[in-house]
Order: sequence, then structure tokens, then C-alpha cells
Amino acid sequence: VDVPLVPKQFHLGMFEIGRPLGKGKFGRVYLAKERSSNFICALKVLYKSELQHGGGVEKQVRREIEIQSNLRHPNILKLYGHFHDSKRIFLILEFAGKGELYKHLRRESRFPEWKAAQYIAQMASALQYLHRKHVIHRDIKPENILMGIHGEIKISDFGWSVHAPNNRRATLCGTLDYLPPEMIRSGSKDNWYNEKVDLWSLGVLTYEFLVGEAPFEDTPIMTQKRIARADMTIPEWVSKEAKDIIKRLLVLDPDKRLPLEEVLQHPWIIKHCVKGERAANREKALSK
Ligand SMILES: Cc1nn(C)cc1-c1nc2c(-c3cnn(Cc4ccccc4)c3)c(Cl)cnc2[nH]1
Repeated sequence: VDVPLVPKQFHLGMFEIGRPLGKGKFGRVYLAKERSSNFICALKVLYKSELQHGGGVEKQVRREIEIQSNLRHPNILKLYGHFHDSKRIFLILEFAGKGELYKHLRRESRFPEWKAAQYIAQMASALQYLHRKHVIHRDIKPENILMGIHGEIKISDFGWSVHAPNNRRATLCGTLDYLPPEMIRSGSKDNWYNEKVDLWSLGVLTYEFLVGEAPFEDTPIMTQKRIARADMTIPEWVSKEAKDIIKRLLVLDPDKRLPLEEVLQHPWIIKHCVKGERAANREKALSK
């Protein structure tokens, strides 16, 4: 496996900084090239001053570095290294050639079933890898998914991930759409650190890929109420297999959600993702 960017100690002078690629709540990302190897990467710059006032965001960044550095999976954005100067923290990240998935989703308004199924299969494979390492992402949503040059998707932004179990006080910000009922309901937070929260979010993601909007999208108050009751309607034009997998993931009881192994074996995934299946479909179409 090519392991670029080997040196342990990095510093800013090693990189030629290119165009800005985007900005998040904390920090910006630039295209960058490591001078000696010409290796292209994405350099995420976070200002320490901003992190200090971010209410424990500094710990989140430390966690992001600790967790993401040890992950190696084709559908997880690689973190090659990090360094800092007096004012900033720098994360050396894999460059995803086709950028942020949610921009593709908004541009296409929704994905055809074969494309959605392939993305969900890649997500399930990445989540299976994470859960085997007892890492829970907890913030699966289109905004945290990037796309590689060959159209493969890459989970990024491990700021919210945790090593289960964990007694972290979590303050939530951003969209409620993807929160599972156990994180909406007050009361025991044990379930917050159960891998099954990612299964719920995978169901929300499947729905949003196919329909173009999240299943519980509403006013903040109504969204919380609808999530707590798993109150959603799936448009009738969605195929019955796709409806089935969504219904088996968006289940209130975390223990009754479809396990990742069964997601990867679900008829909707097999139909669109197994090579033989596609060739067979093509054969069938041609023979008509
Ligand atoms: C944009 C864009 N267009 N194309 C053709 C490729 C890209 C691209 N973007 C990235 C990006 C990238 C950029 N912005 N963001 C969002 C962000 C920024 C700062 C903090 C948190 C989150 C990620 C990355 Cl990390 C890694 N690789 C990237 N590639």
C-alpha cells in the first residue's frame, strides 16, 4: 500500500498552498502539495483562538486526530498527519477529487436508485469497519461525506465520533434531521454511545439520497416530535425494496434496527451493487 507523507514531523514550509476548497464551522480547507514528494492533499487549518471559545471543540479536534489517524478504509477520508504553530492547528487530509457529496445531491436534487444503493453500500462497509473498531461516527449526514475521483464516497469529519463507551458531555449543533430518537429523548444517555445510532442515520441518509430531503424535515420542534415517533412518509414512487430497507433502519428501538451485515445483504443493495446482478440485468434488457 502506498504510504505517502511518511515523515513524522511536518511543518507548514513543507507545503505549497493552493486554492481554498471549503470552510466549515471551525476552520478552512486548502488544496496543498507536499514539496518533496509532489503529493497532493487537503490541508485543514483550525485557529486555536476559535477552538478555545468553541466549548470543548479543542477536545473534539484531538479526538478527530486520534481516531481518524488510525483508520484505513477506502470509504473513510485519510488523515495523514498533523502539526501546529503558535496560532493554528493543521490537519493533513486526503484530497477528495470530486468534493462534497451534498453539493452533488443538491445539484441532482436526488440520486437514481442504483447510485443511492452504491453509496449506501459503501457507507455500510465503512460503518462496519468503524464499529468493529468500536468507533461510532454519530454525525452521518451528506455534509460530512466527500467524493473521490472515481465517484467513491469518503466519510470525513470525525469531530463527533467517539470510542464506545464514552462519558462525553455532548452539545449538539447543526441540523437535527439526522439525530436518532435516543439522542432526542432526554433521560439515560447510555444509548448515545451505542453503535446503533449510526444505523438510524444511515436510514435517514438513504431516504435523503432517494427523495432529496430528509424524512423528518420540518420546524425544529416538529422535527424532534416526528423523529421521536419515527413519523415519516415514503413517496409511493420509491421502489418497494428501497422502502423496505428505510423502514428497517428507521426503527425507534435501536436493537431492532437492521444490522450492517444485513444491510449489505439486503435485496435493494444486492440488486444494484453485485456485479453479476448488473451484468444479468443488462443481459435481460438486451434480450428483450
Ligand atoms: C470543494 C472541492 N471541489 N473539488 C473538485 C474537490 C473539493 C474538495 N473539498 C475537500 C475537502 C473539504 C473542503 N471543505 N470541506 C468542508 C470543511 C471545511 C473546513 C472544516 C470542516 C469541513 C472539506 C476535504 Cl477535507 C478533502 N478533499 C476535498 N476536495
